[in-house]
Amino acid sequence: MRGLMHDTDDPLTRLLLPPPGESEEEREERLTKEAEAQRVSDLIDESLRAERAALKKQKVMKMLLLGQSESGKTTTLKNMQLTYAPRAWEQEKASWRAVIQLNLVRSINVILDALALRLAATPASSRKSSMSPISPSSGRFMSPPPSPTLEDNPYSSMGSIPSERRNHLLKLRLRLAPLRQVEVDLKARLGDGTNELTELNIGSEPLFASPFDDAPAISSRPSKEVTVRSHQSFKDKERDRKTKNRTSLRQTPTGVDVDRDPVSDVLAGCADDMVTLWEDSVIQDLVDAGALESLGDSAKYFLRRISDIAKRDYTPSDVDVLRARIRTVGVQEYNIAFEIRLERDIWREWAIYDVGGARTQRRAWVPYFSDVQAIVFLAPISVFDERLAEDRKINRLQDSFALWDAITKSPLLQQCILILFMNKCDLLQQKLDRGVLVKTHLPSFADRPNDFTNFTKFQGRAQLQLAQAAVLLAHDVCDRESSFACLSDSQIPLNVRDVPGAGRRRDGENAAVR
Ligand SMILES: Nc1nc2c(ncn2[C@@H]2O[C@H](COP(=O)(O)OP(=O)(O)OP(=O)(O)O)[C@@H](O)[C@H]2O)c(=O)[nH]1
Ligand SMILES: [Mg+2]
Repeated sequence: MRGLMHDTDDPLTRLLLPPPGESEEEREERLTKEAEAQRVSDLIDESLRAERAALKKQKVMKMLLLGQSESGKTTTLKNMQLTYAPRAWEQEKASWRAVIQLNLVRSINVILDALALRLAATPASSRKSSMSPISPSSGRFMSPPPSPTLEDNPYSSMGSIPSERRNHLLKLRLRLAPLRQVEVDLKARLGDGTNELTELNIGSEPLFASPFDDAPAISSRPSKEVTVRSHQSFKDKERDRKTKNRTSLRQTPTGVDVDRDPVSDVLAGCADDMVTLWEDSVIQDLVDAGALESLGDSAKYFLRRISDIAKRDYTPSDVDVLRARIRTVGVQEYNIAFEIRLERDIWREWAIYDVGGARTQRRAWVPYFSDVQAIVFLAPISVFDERLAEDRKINRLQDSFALWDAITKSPLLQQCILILFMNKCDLLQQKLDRGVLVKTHLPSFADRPNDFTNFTKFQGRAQLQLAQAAVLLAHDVCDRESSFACLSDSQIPLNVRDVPGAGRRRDGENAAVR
């Protein structure tokens, strides 16, 4: 019977033993060969490691969000963060508080400016007041500016306001005067994006209809804005501010810790007056007459939430953050790591580039066009009767079409998956319900029925004539229910290749616009 195996009986050990009778020279040669084999093996390991890293890198989906200013790019990005990286979203939410406060304060100040005009439009006999007007920009008392002539004043046909009402409104205006300084402070805190571009404040910044345009001759100096890359977004600034203020945290009656913030104190002090102003029928008439038009699509939403936003311990809700508006300046990169389980382990990480969409910004997009796998182009469907804020001569739908055309024809972007995201359907529906006639602004719509389905098909088809792409419709990107359904139905963030018809289809129509 065999006893315990001797070491040298083991086939492996035997293999590794030097050959019997090996000379010193042979030993030397064998060791050199072994070292060489080890070197080659290490090289192979290294190249395998690099291959694995490259493979991992490929799993980062690079996506660009493109479209004109206020088309909803940042809102779409926020919606994706909320849906697919909820823990990161929760951590980031608080940094939107100041933006939401600014959105509200700015709306109130615009209303106060409109009110000043409305009061000036009232016949002189009822205009005896002991109060001096307040400068819109400084918030300090000043000598009365020249009243606009009746022809200049958009509210000149609105009739007079009884003197008791006038006095009440003037007192409200006076009590809300501190909000002028709050606006200035919040803007300074949050940076460039807080100033919406207008023809007046744009100065001689060059405007580019497409990122591939040559510099127009209107300005010889380089654009301030296109060279900006916003490394430190307002969110980083807010986080830094919070860290600095951590020592002065205090408890509110509801037990929530809030940092000592003079802005919140002023807002809490003005809350009741803001609600009274907003609910006044004179103000509602001004709003109906377009007083808030310059403020974009979320102003009314925040004015309806004054009581919550003006609380000292206000924490933004998901929808508040989705509705918050701050202009994107430059190009900002966001990395979203999926926190949800995916059916297939592909593209767990997304690098999403959110760009500033104004005509001053478009040249800054080009460096980001290389190496990108997908483009989501935001084409708001409600803008057929609107003009660009930065260039009032240009219709917004015309601008959006021209931009889409340039993007889809660019040789740089031929390999990208292209997704056309038609959003703001809620705003289109509201316009049609108000009786706005599409053909007045878009004669080519001709005598088609002036309804949602017909216009959506019309615009979708027109865009797809320029280039084929997957088309998605979003009722309202800010509405959690509808837009969530839209995004998850389409599965864009899960795997864009799964979207029926995604990519450059040149051979058929998409169901959404058939
Ligand atoms: N009602 C409605 N509002 C929307 C929708 N999508 C975006 N908005 C609002 O439109 C405004 C502009 O949206 P943003 O996402 O900031 O636009 P943007 O394309 O990032 O604009 P820039 O940063 O200037 O290029 C915000 O107030 C949004 O809340 C939508 O589908 N419906
Ligand atoms: Mg943006």
